[in-house]
Amino acid sequence: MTSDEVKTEFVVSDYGKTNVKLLFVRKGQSKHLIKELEVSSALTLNNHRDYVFGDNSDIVATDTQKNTVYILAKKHGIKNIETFALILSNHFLSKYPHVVATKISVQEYPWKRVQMDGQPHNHAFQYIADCTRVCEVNQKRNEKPVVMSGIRDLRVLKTTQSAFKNFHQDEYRTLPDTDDRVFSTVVTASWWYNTASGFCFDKAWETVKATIMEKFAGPADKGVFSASVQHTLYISSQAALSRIPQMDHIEITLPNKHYFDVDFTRFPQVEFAGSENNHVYLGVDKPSGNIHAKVKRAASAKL
Ligand SMILES: O=c1[nH]c(=O)c2[nH]c(=O)[nH]c2[nH]1
Repeated sequence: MTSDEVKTEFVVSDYGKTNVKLLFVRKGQSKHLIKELEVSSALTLNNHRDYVFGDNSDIVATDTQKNTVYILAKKHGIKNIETFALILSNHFLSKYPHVVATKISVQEYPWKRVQMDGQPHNHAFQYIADCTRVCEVNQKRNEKPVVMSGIRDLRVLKTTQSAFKNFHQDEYRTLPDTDDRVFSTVVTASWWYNTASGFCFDKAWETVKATIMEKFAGPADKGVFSASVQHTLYISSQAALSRIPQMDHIEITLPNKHYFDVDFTRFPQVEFAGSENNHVYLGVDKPSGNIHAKVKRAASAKL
């Protein structure tokens, strides 16, 4: 043993292909269906001969993993990203006995069917990126798969019905109380299911998105009041848990994308009469606040 060959053990190891791009089109009926995905796979083997000794004999090559993504899409089609990730995970574990764990991550491109003269088009689509749908399936051999679904990059803003006041007062505080501010954020939400079957992943995803929008925006005419980003995050999480029994827990991150009032008192010689309803804000990219929580049902709620 040389001085470099200290005794080691692996904390984690996995390997795979990232961002395998694939466009799936289902024809056969006049209305074509499409899914464009980026799929990442990662496998953990039951030994480390590859890492330790340079023995490649157990490696299911990342190129093979990429081919598998295309082959299983062709064979099984893509109903939704979660179902496809489960198919991939199951395939790797059943085909390769020396694979002990899988991680499959999928991101879906936000293609929407074109509406032409109020009619849904048979085969034309538009990329409307209001947010991105993602999922991740983790599965250990002889265990049930753990499915996470998520929303990324859902950017929203409202011009009123947001306050932030009565927060901690001390000699470091300069921010005044406000009853009315711009509230803007970019939602990242991930939630984990307590089962992988017996319900519809699409419906659940749409429900979480609609819940987040509802708790942020409220009814079209009056909106809904936000006491803080924290409170809005919590009521969204709580409502999502109450609407989806298959949800085990949900993690939401809401950066507070600040829009500060421009201080026009600094322009005492400018005449602003008649412009009371014009509001000008300074958008500040960095730093932003960052509000984050992972919420689950209380143990007593499960009884
Ligand atoms: O909703 C908010 N939560 C905070 O914790 C915070 N901190 C801050 O400066 N502004 C805000 N707004």
